[in-house]
Amino acid sequence: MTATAESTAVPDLAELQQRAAHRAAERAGGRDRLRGHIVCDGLVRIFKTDGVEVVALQGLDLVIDRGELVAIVGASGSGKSTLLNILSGLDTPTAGIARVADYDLLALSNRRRLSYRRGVVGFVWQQTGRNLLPYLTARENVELPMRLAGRSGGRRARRARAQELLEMVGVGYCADRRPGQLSGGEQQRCAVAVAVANDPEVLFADEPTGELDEATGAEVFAALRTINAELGVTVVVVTHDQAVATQVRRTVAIRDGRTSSEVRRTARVAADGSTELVSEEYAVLDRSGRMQLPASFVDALSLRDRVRLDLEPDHVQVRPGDVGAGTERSDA
Ligand SMILES: Nc1ncnc2c1ncn2[C@@H]1O[C@H](COP(=O)(O)OP(=O)(O)OP(=O)(O)O)[C@@H](O)[C@H]1O
Repeated sequence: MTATAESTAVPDLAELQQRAAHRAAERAGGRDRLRGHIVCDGLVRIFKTDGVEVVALQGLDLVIDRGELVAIVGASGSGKSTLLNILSGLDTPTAGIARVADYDLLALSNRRRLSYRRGVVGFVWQQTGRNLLPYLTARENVELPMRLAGRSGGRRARRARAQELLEMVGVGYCADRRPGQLSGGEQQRCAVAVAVANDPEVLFADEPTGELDEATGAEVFAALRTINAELGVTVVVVTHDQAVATQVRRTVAIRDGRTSSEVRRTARVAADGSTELVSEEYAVLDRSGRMQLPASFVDALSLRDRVRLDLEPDHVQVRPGDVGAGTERSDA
C-alpha cells in the first residue's frame, strides 16, 4: 500500500469507535449477546470493611433471555447473594454492566430504583415470613400489592385475579387461610402468586426451597415453571442446592464470584421414539477467553499452577504443565 493510499484510508474517530464496538460485540459472541433480558458483563462488586477489600464478584458474565427460567447455583461465599442484591436493585455494583429489562443498574436514580423494584421485578425470599403478612389470608396477601400499586379494575377484579393466580400455582384451596394455617410449601407457592400479582417482567427467588423437603420443594419449582410458562415472566432462582438442575432447563454455576459452568437440559427423541431429557455440562468462556476447569477435572489430573494447551482442529487439549506430550490428558 502506498503512503498516499494509507493517508486517504485513515478512518475518522466515529468510524474507529464503531469498529471497536463491533469487535467487542463479536468477541462477546455477537451483538445479540448483550441484548438479553438480564445482562451482566464483567460485573465487579468489591466490599471494603476496615480497610480490607473483599472481591465478591470478579468480572461475572451472565446473559438470560426474556422468558427463560434459570437456576444460579453456588457454594456458600461464591457470590450468589451479592449478585441477587444487585439484580434486585438493593445494592450497586462497583464496575461492569448490570442491566435488567433495559434498566441500567449502575446508574439508577432513586426514583427509577423505586419504579424498578415496584414494577419490574418480583421477589420470593427463603424465609416464608418475609413473603406473606401473617394476619392476611392468602388471597388478601396476593391482593395487597395490587391495591398498593393502585391497579385499576376495582376490588372485584383484584379478588378474581388473586384467586386465579393462587389456582395457577396450585393453592386455590388455600385462598381463605392465613399463612399460619398453611404448610411451608403452600406458603411459598402463595409467595410466588404474591410476587407476580403486579405483572413483573422478572421474578427473583432466593433459596425458595431452602426450608422445604425435596418433594415439597419440587412443588414450588412446579409453581415457578407454571408462572414462567403461563405469564412469560423471566424467572431466576438462586440456590446452593446442586440438585436443582433436575428442576430447570438451564443451571448456571457461580464459583469465586464468576460464572464457571452451565448445565442445559434438552429434550431428545430416543431410538424407541420416547422423549428423554439429556443434561449437558458446559464450561463458561468469558469475553477474554478465560474459563474455569471443573474442580473434579483439576483433582483427577492433579493440575496445578500451569497447564499445557494445544489447539486441535475441533477442540483444545489441556494437559498437566509438568509432563511431556503423550501422557494422560484431559480435553477441554
Ligand atoms: N457486606 C459485605 N461486606 C463484606 N464482605 C461481604 C459482604 N457481603 C458479602 N461479602 C463477602 O463476599 C463474598 C460473597 O458473599 P455472598 O454472600 O454473595 O455469597 P453467597 O454465595 O450468597 O453465600 P451464602 O450461600 O452463604 O449466602 C463472601 O466472601 C462474603 O464474605
